[in-house]
Amino acid sequence: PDLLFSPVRLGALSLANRVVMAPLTRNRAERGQLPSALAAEYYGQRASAGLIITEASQISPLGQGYLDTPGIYTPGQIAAWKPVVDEVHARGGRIVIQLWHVGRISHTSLLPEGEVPVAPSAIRAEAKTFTEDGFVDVSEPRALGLEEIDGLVEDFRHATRCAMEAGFDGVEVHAANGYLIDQFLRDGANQRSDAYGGSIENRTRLLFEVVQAVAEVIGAERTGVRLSPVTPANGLHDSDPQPLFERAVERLDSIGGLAYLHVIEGATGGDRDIAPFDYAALRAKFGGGWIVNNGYDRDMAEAALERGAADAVAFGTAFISNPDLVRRLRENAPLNPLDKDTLYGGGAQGYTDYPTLD
Ligand SMILES: C=C(C(=O)O)c1ccccc1
Repeated sequence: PDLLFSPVRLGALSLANRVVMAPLTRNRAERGQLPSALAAEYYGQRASAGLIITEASQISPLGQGYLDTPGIYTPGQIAAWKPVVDEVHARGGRIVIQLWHVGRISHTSLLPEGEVPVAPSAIRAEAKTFTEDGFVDVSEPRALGLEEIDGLVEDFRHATRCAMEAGFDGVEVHAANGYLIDQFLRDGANQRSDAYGGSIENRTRLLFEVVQAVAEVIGAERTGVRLSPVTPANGLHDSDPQPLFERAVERLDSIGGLAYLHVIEGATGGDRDIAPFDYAALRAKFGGGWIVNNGYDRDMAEAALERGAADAVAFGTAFISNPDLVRRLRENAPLNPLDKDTLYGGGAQGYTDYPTLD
C-alpha cells in the first residue's frame, strides 16, 4: 500500500497523509500586509494536504522583501489569519505558518522611511525583488549590529506568539533560500568577525538561537525549520556546505523534540543535482521528522518514503494548480497545468479558481 497516503506524526503534528503543501509566495496580501481576503478559500480548498505550510510571512516591517506579502506581527494580521486557520481546521486540515525575515533580499521602497535592508554584512546580493515599480535590483544592505541580534530573536518570539493567537498548529522557521538566517549561515553573505561570523559554530549561532527561542514559545514539537543547503537562490552560496549544514542540523537536534526539518534538495524550483550533497548524512543527525522537497512527483515521493529517506514530501507548484492534489495523486489522475502568469499578484484568477476533479 502506498506510504504517501498513510498517516504520520511529526512532533505534535498529526498528518492524515504525507503530502505536504510547500510554502508558496503569491503576493496577494491586502493593505496592512494582511493575508488575502481569498486566503481562507485558497487554503481551505487545499485542506486535504497532510500539512499546509503557509506562504512566507514576515515577522516585522524590516522582514518584508517583496510587494504584498503578509505579515504575522500585528493584531490586524492575527485577526486576518484567524479565518484562514479556522477554515482549514473546519475541513480537517493542519496548518503551520512560515516565519520569514528576508534580510538583504529587499528594497528601500518596501521598508519604513529611511530604512535599508539588514544583513550579516554589508554585501549586496546579486538578486532582484519586485516592488510597486516591478522587478528591481535589491538595495545595498547594512550589517546588523551585534546589539540588534537580541531584538531580531525577540521579533521571532513575538511572531510566534501572534501565530499561536491566530490558532496555527505550529510554525516553520524560514532558514532557506538566501534569506536572513541563510545569509548568516553561508559565507557568501556572512563576513562578520564577531560571534556570529567566521567559524561554522559562529555562523550557525543565529539559526540555533532563533529556533530555540521559537521552540520555547510554542513548543519544540510544534516547530519546524526549512533549510536549502546548496540552493543558489537569491545569490547565496557557501564554500563548504556539507560540514556547515551537518553542524547546523546537529545544533537543531540538540534543542530536542523539534517537529521536523524541511529540506530543499538542489536548486529551489530547479536542478536537483546542481551540487553534490549528502542529504542522508544530514538526516542521520536529526531525530525528528524529515520533509523533502523540490521537483518530486508521485513515484519519486513514494520511492523516497519506501527507502526511508523521508517521512513526508512537500509539493509546491502542483498544489497551486491542484487544490485536490492528494486525491489526484491517490487516483493517478491527471494534474491541472500551472498558469505561470498568475503565480504572483492579482486576485482569484490562478488562486482560487483552479478546478477540482468532479
Ligand atoms: C519566499 C520565497 C522563497 O522561499 O523562495 C519566495 C519569494 C518570492 C517568490 C517566490 C518564492
